[in-house]
Amino acid sequence: MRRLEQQGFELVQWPKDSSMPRETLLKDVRGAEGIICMLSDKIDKQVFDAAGPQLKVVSTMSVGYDHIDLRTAKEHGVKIGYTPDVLTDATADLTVLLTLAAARQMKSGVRAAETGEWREWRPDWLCGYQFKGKTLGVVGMGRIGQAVASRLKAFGIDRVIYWGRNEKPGLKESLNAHFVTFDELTSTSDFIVACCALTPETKDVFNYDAFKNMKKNAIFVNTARGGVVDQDGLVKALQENLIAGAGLDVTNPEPLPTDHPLFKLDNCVILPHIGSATIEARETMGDMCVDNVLAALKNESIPFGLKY
Ligand SMILES: O=CC(=O)O
Repeated sequence: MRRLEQQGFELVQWPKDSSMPRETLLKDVRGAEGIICMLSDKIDKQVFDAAGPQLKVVSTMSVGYDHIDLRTAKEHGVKIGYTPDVLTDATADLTVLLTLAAARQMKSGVRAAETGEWREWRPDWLCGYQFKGKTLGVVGMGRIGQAVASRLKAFGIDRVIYWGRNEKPGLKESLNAHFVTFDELTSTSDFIVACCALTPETKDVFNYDAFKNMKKNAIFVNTARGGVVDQDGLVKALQENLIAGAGLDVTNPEPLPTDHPLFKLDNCVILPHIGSATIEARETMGDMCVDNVLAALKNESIPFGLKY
């Protein structure tokens, strides 16, 4: 706010600690030259039309941009700014946290400690899985997927495989990571992490059949987008113990209603979409958003822009 105000811009803001209601967004966006938005704001044709032809830039405080209608942005000649790289470490750390939490039954353990279910030490109580000698499957081997793989290798992961749009050059050398089919990834991995963008190819890719194809000891972790999982399929797979557990930082919808069946499952740990929530990442993301807006309003090319 300070940086934009110092430049003399008129700021129209939603003052509350919540998303701007849709009607307010459609009203307040009128005449704007730049929009700073969050991943929870749907920036679709209606918003572009409501804003008007002077709109130069939409700057999202996120690395994901599935909430923005890129085709309409292109038609309107609007630049799109986002915040890649700076949240890679934070999100990879949280992915590891969820993988460990799901693999080591953390939800049941915390509850037991807090509620008196914790009795004496028992040799077979709350046993989970360790990483040594295991296979990690990454769906979406971009910046975050690679950072997760290198972290989990330090925990003893032996084989890294990945699936995505294409094989990535250099990953065999840097991470000894191998490009495989989705079917091979789901059927042979012990830990499966989703770090991909939500696209038509990845929507609902983790459905009941995919979970059924996984090993019984598989741990599934999603820090990408809720939309890559068919959630009913995941509930069924966890209820039927087709896989050992899941860790989710993203769901569909968000927030997930507190009476959702996923919350009732001991083998599912859920966090409220906090992958990039470190002070360091969020401060830098905020600055990048402003850098993008300032450049666009000066008709310069934006420093963190999407090429689309
Ligand atoms: O999900 C978080 C982001 O896209 O930045």
